Amino acid sequence: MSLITAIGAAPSGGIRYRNGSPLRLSSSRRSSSMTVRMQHTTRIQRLIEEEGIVLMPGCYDALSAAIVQKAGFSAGFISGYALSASLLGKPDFGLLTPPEMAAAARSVCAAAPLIPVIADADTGGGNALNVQRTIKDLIAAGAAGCFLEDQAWPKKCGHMRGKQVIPAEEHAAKIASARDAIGDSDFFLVARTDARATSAKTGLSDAIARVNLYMEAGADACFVEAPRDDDELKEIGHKTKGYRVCNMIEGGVTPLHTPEELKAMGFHLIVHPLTALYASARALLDILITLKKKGTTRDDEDLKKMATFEEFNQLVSLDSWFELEARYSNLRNAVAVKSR
Ligand SMILES: C[C@@](O)(CC(=O)O)C(=O)O
Ligand SMILES: [Mg+2]
Repeated sequence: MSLITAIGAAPSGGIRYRNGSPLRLSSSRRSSSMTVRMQHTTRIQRLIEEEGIVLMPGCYDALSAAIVQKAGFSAGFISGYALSASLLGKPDFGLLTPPEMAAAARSVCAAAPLIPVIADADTGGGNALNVQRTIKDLIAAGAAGCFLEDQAWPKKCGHMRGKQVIPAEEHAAKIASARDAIGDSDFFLVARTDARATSAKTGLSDAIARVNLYMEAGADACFVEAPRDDDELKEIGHKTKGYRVCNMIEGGVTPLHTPEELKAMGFHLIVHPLTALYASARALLDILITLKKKGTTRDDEDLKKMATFEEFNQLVSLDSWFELEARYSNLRNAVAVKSR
């Protein structure tokens, strides 16, 4: 199939071709006589090249993003599942909208400015045209990339039952449209398929064929959602093109693995989308049930379950705000003395 604007992505961030011909770049980015040049690598590509495999925990608001950065991770992911839970108190059932994700991306990226953050664009908010607005909003919010999946709307979490996918060609066109919207921006496009779940017999081979088509359409990485076992993980690692994403959901259908194990199977980016959400839900449940029962948290065993006043203030860099406050109040005093 010759896609309208098919761009073959090279795993090492190398040369891209459009319609099988060398990609022409705008004059400002083209060197003297060249019509082909190295594509500028994105922050995410550079991380993958440096680290071999990148582990990205999910976050869902500014605080959880700041904690991901503080914990030393080199990248983060804004999970649609987790944002739907934290913002709406609802399941990952197609209820979250792209503007809500873009708004979250803005505060998440501001709260974790030292690391690139990939956002979950779900199905992109509609057709190939809606995808362009969604992508541009995420770029404006500071996101370093997104996942774009081929589920039919309303979508569901990839590890839930009852999913449906749109025709592969339709999603390939959405990927090509996303690539056009990205233009020269530093933005990493992950094409996801949920086709594995559509048939026990042919689901995996269909999913592999789909992501390879999406790679031709211009994605930087592929993501076959919800493989069932290690044989399937290995098959994906062998048969798909480009960078590969693997999703580790506690309690999901895919066995959990370490980065080293997944790297050996051919993966480059691992997302742990729900670890922070599930851990905080558990912690909140435990301590609030205790508070309800006892009416107080003054016992040591309960205090140990919480961050201390000091620890929390450090987490939100309280000292730097005191410093700023002092600086401007000194300045105000100096101006007042001068103008007397
Ligand atoms: C990764 C995910 O899309 C969950 C999923 O569908 O597996 C998310 O929203 O975190
Ligand atoms: Mg999602």
